[in-house]
Amino acid sequence: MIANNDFLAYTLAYPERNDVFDFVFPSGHARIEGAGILCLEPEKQQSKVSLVLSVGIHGNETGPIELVNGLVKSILVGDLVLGIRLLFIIGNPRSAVKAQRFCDVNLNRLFCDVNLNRLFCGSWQSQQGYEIQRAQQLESSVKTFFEAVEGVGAQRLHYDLHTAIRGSIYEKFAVHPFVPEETYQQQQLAFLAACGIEAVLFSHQPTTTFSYHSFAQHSAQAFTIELGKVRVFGENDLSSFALMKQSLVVLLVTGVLAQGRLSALSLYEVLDSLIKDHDSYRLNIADELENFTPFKQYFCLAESLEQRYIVKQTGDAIVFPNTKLPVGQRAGLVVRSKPMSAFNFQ
Ligand SMILES: O=C(O)CCC(=O)N[C@@H](CCC(=O)O)C(=O)O
Ligand SMILES: [Zn+2]
Repeated sequence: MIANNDFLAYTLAYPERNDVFDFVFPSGHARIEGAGILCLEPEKQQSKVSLVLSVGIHGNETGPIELVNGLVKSILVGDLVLGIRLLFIIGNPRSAVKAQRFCDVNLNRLFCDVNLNRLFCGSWQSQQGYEIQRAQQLESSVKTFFEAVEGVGAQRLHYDLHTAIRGSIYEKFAVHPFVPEETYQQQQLAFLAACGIEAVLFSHQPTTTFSYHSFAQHSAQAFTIELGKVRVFGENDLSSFALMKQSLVVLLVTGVLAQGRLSALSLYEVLDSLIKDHDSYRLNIADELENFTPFKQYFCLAESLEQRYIVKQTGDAIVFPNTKLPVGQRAGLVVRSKPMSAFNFQ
């Protein structure tokens, strides 16, 4: 059993324990499938709704870990009656213990930073290290989970919860996976609005993130969701997640996606992915500049010995700026506001 029904405490105490074991809780049965991986099935009936809630893919993003762990604890003690299938994943237990974004942080340059959220869709294959094994293990658990229920009415959902390194003009925002046919699910966006999400970025290309993997490989409705700024365990203001919590409770208990007003969302298309192309690469912005800060046309946003990035249109903004990463990785996204009327919804 898990002491005090606290799966987070259990995972942090045994971050390497990959034993599988089953147990029951008041409204269903559970299986620990490996470190930080807990699958919960409701007792009453086979639910057609399969929800993956992943947190802590980056070990220092603790707010969402505390939020979802609290919900799972409520289910395990019997305060919430689970009505759907749930796979709860604490993504990177080893780095959560170290309070770090990744495990192998600049260990002499043999291993450079390995970002777990760039290793999905099979990208782990040509590399080595803890995060590589972890990406493989998480892909395998998600596959088993989603493939257990198929057929008419089956609904696959994956919300991968993060917090951002910087402050943001929109504190809570989501990244929508790249959809080639450019038709989007109104029900999902309305759910995001009900969760208190303020802005959505529509990706312009496939990626190797965890949420994109669930979307592309398992046809799940899947999003990366940013819930505020990175803080250490115990220092998160959980009240700022109230709407997210409320919408997740409804989903976990009834299988219904709460619906907020679409007009509450600001929508952005991703124009460009900034790639660090050289050790000399730099962004011409202040350290404290917030996500979604807009620039004027012709501003030289990024430069290196190899290239420059000039802002194409006044109002284009940056999200996730970060140059403390290896050459070849994403140093930010350039986004442009787009009216709701420019999108096709179904
Ligand atoms: O604040 C930052 O720079 C990073 C926060 C974070 O981890 N974001 C995710 C977004 C993933 C996506 O684009 O879907 C990431 O960078 O992995
Ligand atoms: Zn993250």
